[in-house]
Amino acid sequence: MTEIFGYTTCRQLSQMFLAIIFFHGSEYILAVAFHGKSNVTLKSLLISKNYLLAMILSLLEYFIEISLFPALKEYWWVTNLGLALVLIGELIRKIAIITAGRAFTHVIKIYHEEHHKLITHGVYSFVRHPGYTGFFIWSVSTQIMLCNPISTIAFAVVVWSFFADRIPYEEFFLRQFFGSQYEEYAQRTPSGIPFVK
Ligand SMILES: C[S@@+](CC[C@H](N)C(=O)[O-])C[C@H]1O[C@@H](n2cnc3c(N)ncnc32)[C@H](O)[C@@H]1O
Repeated sequence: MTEIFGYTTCRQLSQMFLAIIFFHGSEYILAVAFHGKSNVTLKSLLISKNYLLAMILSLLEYFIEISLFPALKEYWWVTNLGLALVLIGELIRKIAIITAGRAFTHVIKIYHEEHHKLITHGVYSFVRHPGYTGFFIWSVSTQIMLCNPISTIAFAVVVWSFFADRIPYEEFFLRQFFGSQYEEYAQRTPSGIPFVK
């Protein structure tokens, strides 16, 4: 019981909550900055029911493990590695949002708008979906930071399959909007999600 209220829990959980608050708060602020407050809904906080459920289950895993196997949470190099990756994932995602500007919408566009230009510079010249790369790294790393082995694997599988479905759907419309320009871009640039073409 003492472990639950000890230094390890305080540090790991406060890092986790700060990471979550910063991630969602900055998503919302950037959406307002690029699209204007009247065009942004609370959806831009990116908090879905499934996401909440995943986070609650990961906390459940954390509390069960710290009660039954407290030594599992004492691998500080794992926590520190997770924290470093959380910061890297956050940075990649935010650089992507700032680079794409108005082209970066939380809801996938299915109609072409005049102002929507294809972005291929900056971080988009390295991977086609840097925003998703950043989120993938960020979300899995929150679980590495908590030394949660089950949720680390579960988050990797669930987030990977979410993007493996979403990327072809998003690119179907990008190909319609930008035709051969997108085709050439896709030929020379990897998706940014492992094993997704
Ligand atoms: C949530 S954003 C994600 C953007 C991108 N998939 C990423 O991970 O950085 C989705 C919107 O970005 C737009 N989009 C994606 N790639 C783009 C690109 N290279 N240039 C312009 N718009 C893009 C899509 O049309 C979609 O409406």
